Amino acid sequence: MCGQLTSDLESAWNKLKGEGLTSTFDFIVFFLTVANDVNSGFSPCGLGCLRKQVRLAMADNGSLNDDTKDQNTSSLEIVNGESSIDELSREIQETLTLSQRHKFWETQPVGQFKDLTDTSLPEGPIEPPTAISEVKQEPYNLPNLYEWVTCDMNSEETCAEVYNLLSNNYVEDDENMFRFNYSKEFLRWALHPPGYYKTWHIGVCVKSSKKLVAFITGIPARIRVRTDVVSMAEVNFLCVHKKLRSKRLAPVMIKEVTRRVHLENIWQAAYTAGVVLPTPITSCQYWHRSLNPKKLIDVGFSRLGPRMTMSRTLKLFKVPDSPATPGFRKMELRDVPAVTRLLRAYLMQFVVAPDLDEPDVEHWVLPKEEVVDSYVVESPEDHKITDFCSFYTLPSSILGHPIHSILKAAYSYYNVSTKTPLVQLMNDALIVAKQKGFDVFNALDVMHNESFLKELKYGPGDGKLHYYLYNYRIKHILRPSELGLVLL
Ligand SMILES: CCCCCCCCCCCCCC(=O)SCCNC(=O)CCNC(=O)[C@H](O)C(C)(C)COP(=O)(O)OP(=O)(O)OC[C@H]1O[C@@H](n2cnc3c(N)ncnc32)[C@H](O)[C@@H]1OP(=O)(O)O
Repeated sequence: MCGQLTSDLESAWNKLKGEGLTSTFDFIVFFLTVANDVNSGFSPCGLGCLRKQVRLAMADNGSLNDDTKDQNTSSLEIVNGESSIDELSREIQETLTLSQRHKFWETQPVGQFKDLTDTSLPEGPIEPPTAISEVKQEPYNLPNLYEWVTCDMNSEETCAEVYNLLSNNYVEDDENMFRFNYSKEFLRWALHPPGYYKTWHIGVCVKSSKKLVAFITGIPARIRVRTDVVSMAEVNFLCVHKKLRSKRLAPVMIKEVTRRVHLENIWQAAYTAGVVLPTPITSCQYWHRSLNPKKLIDVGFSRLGPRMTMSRTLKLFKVPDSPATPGFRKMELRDVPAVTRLLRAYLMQFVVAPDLDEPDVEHWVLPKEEVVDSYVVESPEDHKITDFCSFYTLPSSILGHPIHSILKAAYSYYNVSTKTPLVQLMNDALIVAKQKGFDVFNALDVMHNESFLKELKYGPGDGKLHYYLYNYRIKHILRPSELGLVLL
């Protein structure tokens, strides 16, 4: 029966399996990709086979719990070939709804799993804005021992408290070996773009001791979705102290940041998370390029490949001493107009991307020591800026290692090539990152990144990053390459 699957379907399925199905969301993406791509002539036997495969994979992946397994044995079993993509879609969604409840997120204006294939729902805002006077004027209630604080990140003391909270409690990998260690300078940069609101840098502290125990932030941004440029908040740095987890504090914090964003007459937001929530607009994968393979192996970030020795590994990942592209140099203030033009033109091709003007570019990409690095290619002939690449610095703490405590990681940011091939530009980025002492260069498979990842010896990581919009519906799940947005 599988022989009747279209070759597209089979290869999509095999690719997904080869890459390791990691979440329920993978099934949805797989299914919807297939549903979008396969035309109405899709064979019913193929559908039966797809149905079986999806069911088996969901069971393997633990996406069906004991209650839902029984109910779905009957509805997802292979039937006589009368089913349609729509029926199958409904069945998968029912399964997902039964197995994954989101008490908080189900109450929010975000795309819900059950709406995923309802193409009658329009793209755009889910709820209309209300009058500012109707926005709740007082903060949400917190449990009695705690109070809200607004964090002034210009204050050295406050910035240090936020840094300490995050460096001890923020995002870790699945095995709890590494934890993001955003520097104070980075946090100030990330939270102070043009037009930022201090009131969107929100802390929760213990009333009696004033100890900071939770944090969430928003910053303003213009994000274009297709042709619609929307004022949004980018929400980030949601963190609850480890000792206060699972007490439903996060939903209160999200509601409070939402309220404060509404007070500025902004009704949409963009955010990313490592967890699957209703409902990603796309799901991206991290790729890692070793620059200091010995250290990466010593600390357990990577493993020696099969049939590889350390000396062969060192040779494999060695990069030249200096960039190859004539005219490749650090970006300067005078480059802001040219880089803005390059970036604006480049980002137009993606479905979702920031709408950046010169002040934004000056803030976000002008080099800042130990925070963001940007390079341009200036044509030696006519001195025009033809290409641009950038990365930001985000170290991770290495947890419980006797020798190493910090992993120095560069993250690919925005890159534009009009003359230098992208792969050459990104090789030069690796070279300067190596010169600066980075251990690893990370990149998501967004924008055109897929075109250089394999060639430049990046390997796929196991982390996924899901992108979300709040109060804005997108009809189809995007491919990562349709996304032109990097959130910090
Ligand atoms: C218009 C303006 C709108 C502005 C707002 C736009 C939305 C912004 C949204 C925020 C964007 C943040 C972007 C980033 O910063 S992503 C980085 C998130 N931070 C970390 O991963 C750091 C380590 N973890 C923690 O500090 C805690 O585990 C957090 C704080 C994450 C949850 O705390 P805790 O573990 O103690 O849980 P709870 O009992 O309080 O609450 C449980 C509820 O919270 C939902 N949950 C869990 N993790 C996330 C998550 N990463 N995004 C959104 N929701 C999340 C969860 O599904 C459940 O809801 P539901 O499943 O029952 O429904």
